[in-house]
Amino acid sequence: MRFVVAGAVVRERVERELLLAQRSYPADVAGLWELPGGKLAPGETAPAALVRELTEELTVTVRPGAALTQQVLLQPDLTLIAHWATLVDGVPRAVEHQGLTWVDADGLAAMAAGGELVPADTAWVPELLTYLRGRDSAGPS
Ligand SMILES: Nc1nc2c([nH]c(=O)n2[C@H]2C[C@H](O)[C@@H](COP(=O)(O)OP(=O)(O)OP(=O)(O)O)O2)c(=O)[nH]1
Repeated sequence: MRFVVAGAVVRERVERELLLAQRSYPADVAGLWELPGGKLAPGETAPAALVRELTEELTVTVRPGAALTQQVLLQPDLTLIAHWATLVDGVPRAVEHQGLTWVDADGLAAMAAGGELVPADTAWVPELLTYLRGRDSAGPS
């Protein structure tokens, strides 16, 4: 089995917020929003791949945390997983994406309801909302 790791990058300002990235390819998902990340290289751990991918894609350094509970089978041999992450250095810039946005719980719920997320990522919405709404201490640590 091969893996794609995505980062649920969160910050806490006035509200808890999540970073979403807008895909620029392929055509069927271009314009939809995802958790940024990418495929694990051979022998690479998921946290290491997440740090590498987010450096490449966003020009930031993140500290990976625990894995989210849900995993999504994208193809028979390709599984999508996510880890919580926090920024430790840099300001996210969209190197490969069309855009970036920070959303709070209401913003994420609205985007999910409006079909603006990459389909596979809807699996994470309940977990993400629980964290963003602050009813749970689970998350980046
Ligand atoms: N990064 C990322 N990929 C996702 C998400 N949801 C989802 O279905 N995917 C799919 C899209 C792609 O088929 C695959 C990973 O694509 P990618 O383009 O981010 O990965 P990558 O940079 O390592 O791959 P590549 O473009 O070099 O082939 O996972 C998500 O939230 N984040």
